[in-house]
Amino acid sequence: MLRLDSVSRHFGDMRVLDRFSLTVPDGQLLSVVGPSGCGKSTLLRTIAGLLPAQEGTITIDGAPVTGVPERLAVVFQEYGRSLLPWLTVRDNVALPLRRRGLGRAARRAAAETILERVGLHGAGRRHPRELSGGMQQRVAIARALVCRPSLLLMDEPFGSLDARTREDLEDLLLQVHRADGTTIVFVTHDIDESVYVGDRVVVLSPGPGSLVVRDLPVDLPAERDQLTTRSLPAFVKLRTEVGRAVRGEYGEG
Ligand SMILES: Nc1ncnc2c1ncn2[C@@H]1O[C@H](COP(=O)(O)OP(=O)(O)OP(=O)(O)O)[C@@H](O)[C@H]1O
Repeated sequence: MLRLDSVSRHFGDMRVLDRFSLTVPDGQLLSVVGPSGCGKSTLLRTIAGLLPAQEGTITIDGAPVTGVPERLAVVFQEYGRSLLPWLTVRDNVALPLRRRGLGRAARRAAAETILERVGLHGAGRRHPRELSGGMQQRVAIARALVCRPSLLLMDEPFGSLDARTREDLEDLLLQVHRADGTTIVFVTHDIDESVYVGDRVVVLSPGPGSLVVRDLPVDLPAERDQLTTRSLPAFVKLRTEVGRAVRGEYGEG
């Protein structure tokens, strides 16, 4: 379980997170939405141990986060900048395994297995620049998964992809989540996407010092489909509720 207790993070005089609390049970895919600048990226970077919390505590399975946790992976929006251009796709994916002391052959075999899983069979010897944006983001997802993280943080991961590629990657994410049961915190600007991939959606208020203003369980069938799920009345109701909350209308319904 991921737990944030009264976490504060400020930059100079601006308190971006101000006694912020949140609990994410194991295996949940939590979508986080909120107005631009409310502190979503700061929240993720603080959970990831990249920005230390100045007050409060963050624990993963009861253990306080003091640096970058061992079984945590992060996927950012800017796949182009997160992959190393001089390494092959396979070596990019295998990179996190170096720290685990695995031999080269074992690292490459693990990378090939995970590449196949994300639909990139045969792309291992290519370089990132030879791939489309969607394929590069698949590489970044493969690299995040290669260490079998128990917690995956995703910051607008599909924000710069075209609509069709985005849908494919949303479905890939759902598939991985169903198969591995990884706990995922998924930040997005896209209200429909937050509902489509989420088990739960939290909406943050405008910053600084943003709070959770809505916390909505996503009561949709686990098996999701881009066309069917998005046309369900329950989906339409939820996206309306989330949309209202993002606009500052916090009342019920
Ligand atoms: N390293 C930093 N130094 C100073 N201010 C920062 C830093 N990182 C973020 N901020 C400020 O903190 C506030 C929240 O930024 P953050 O990127 O967390 O918001 P966000 O909700 O992710 O925004 P967006 O939706 O536009 O990506 C912003 O006002 C931003 O300018």
